[in-house]
Amino acid sequence: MTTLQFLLRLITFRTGLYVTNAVAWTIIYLVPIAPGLITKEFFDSLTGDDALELGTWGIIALLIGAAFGRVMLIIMGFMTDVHFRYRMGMMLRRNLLQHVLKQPGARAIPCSPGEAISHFRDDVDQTEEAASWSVDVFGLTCFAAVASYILIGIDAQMTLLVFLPLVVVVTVAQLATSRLQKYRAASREATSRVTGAISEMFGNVQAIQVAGAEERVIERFRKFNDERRKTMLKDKLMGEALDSIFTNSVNLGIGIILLLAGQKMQSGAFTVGDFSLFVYYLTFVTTFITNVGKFITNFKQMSVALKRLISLLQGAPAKVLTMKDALLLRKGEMLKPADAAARQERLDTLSVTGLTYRFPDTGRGIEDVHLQLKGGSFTVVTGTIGSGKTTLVRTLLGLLPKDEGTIQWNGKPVVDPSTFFTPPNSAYSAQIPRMYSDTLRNNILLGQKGEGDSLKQAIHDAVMEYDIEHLHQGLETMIGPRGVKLSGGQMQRTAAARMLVRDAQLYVFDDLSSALDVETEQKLWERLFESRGGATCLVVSHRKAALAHADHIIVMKDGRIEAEGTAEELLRTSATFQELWSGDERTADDAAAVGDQAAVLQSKQ
Ligand SMILES: Nc1ncnc2c1ncn2[C@@H]1O[C@H](COP(=O)(O)OP(=O)(O)OP(=O)(O)O)[C@@H](O)[C@H]1O
Repeated sequence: MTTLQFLLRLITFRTGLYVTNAVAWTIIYLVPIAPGLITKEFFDSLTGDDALELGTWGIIALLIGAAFGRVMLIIMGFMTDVHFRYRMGMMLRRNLLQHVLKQPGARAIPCSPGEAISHFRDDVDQTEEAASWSVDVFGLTCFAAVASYILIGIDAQMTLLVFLPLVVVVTVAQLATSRLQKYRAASREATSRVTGAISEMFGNVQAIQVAGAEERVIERFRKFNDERRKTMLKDKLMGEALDSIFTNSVNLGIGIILLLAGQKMQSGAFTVGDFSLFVYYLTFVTTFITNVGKFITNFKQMSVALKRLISLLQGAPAKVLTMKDALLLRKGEMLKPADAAARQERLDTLSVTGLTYRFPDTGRGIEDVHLQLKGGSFTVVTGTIGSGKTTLVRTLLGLLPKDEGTIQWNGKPVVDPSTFFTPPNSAYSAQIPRMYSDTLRNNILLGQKGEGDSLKQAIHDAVMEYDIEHLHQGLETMIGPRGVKLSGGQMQRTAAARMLVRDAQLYVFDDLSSALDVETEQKLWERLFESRGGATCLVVSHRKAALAHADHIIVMKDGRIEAEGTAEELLRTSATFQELWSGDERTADDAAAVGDQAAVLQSKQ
């Protein structure tokens, strides 16, 4: 999409509003035509050349009336401009946000959150700016057309000199285009890097302190700031230099007119009123010329903003930015029609065939995974570090976009896993839980209504009751970035409670228990087994407490399923499983649990 096409699509987003805004500002810019003529009349009346004979007070009253009318129109003009500008900005931000939310979780944005904020803020602002200036240029062009018609009627040669600077401005702006774009792109990029570095530093305070990396981090931040200073200076200097060329070329024109007018007035070909009219219109012609220059500058800068906004789309067509759709955030609204039908069905079998996902940068991931989960079963995915366990569950749930493979819910293909695998179909707790700056209650509920007994039950199942008793404000304790920091285990159990408070047919746990002690983990699985009813569980874990409960175990190696079966079968047949099992056995903490797990295993036989 070219910048001009982008601008036209923005204008037609609310054509009515744009036209209203353009009409309002065109009238505002045309109004000064009247006081110019009135002023000419006033001066001509002093020399006896006036045509209308309104008298001094009549002329003053007309001037005041015209000024008052213009003030009222400007107030209205600002109202239409604000409406147009902010609606357009809102549409762009909404479409970007919608696109980001539709992307699979792990692919949401291609840059750091700080850089994304800079795209959402600065690039959208820049776009608003250019579209808004187009209205001014249209209004001022109308003024220039009417004014030049009147002025040519008085003196064609002088009129030419008034408009000559316009040619200079347009030529200079065109010549400076590529340089201006280059400087603007560099300054925006540098600003993004600074914003990104700030968000990284705030997000990793502890890691920086622990690694004693304060000085290096500050040095890196200083380097980014230095680069930003240099690029911003170039960008600003270029902008200001162009502005000064625009303004001074106009001043030059004024000087020439003054010299010429003096001679013509002496010869009597030019009245004092004509002179006042030229001088009066010159102020507005100056504004016209400067604003045409500003619009050209803004338009060029908008093309940089457009490129950066498109980068957030990660390959999606640019027209996504200017779509007129409503923002569909509720899960029901986002579901594909085919998925909506399957969503009502109780889970009998979940089949995965040939599921493949390779990370574009490393080529690693999962390859040709086949698996089947029976409704009500408890399946554990295990394997060595980096074998693809997390990638498998994330691809299954649509958090990563599968390269190949099909997923079937009761034999029906799931069209869009990312919207399908949400409550009430499925609930998921990630390996690294995210906490928000809010109360513990709100972190668990995340907006879920009608908490009632389900919250109590979820807290109990997640073995959280003891922790809540010891938090000074219980469930109302503020946690997350601005509240009490929870331990790794508490965070994992909060994430488990968040998942369990949602009614779902399939619960997916990604390494939920890695930060739990054996006793707590044991309790968690036992409670889950007591209360989960017919729910199906898919659990990533290498801990015996989970493996011992499993109906079915999948052993991953190098992105593929290496073996599967029950713990007992795998202990006999899979060397990888034996290693994982004995590796867990070797940990001192687990020593006590081994007996329990063996007992569980025996009781299952
Ligand atoms: N964001 C990523 N970009 C590129 N490669 C990745 C990314 N995440 C994981 N990988 C690679 O994909 C492979 C599978 O990783 P994955 O996280 O699924 O393994 P895992 O079995 O869950 O590991 P762990 O037990 O450490 O959680 C690994 O080789 C890893 O290096």
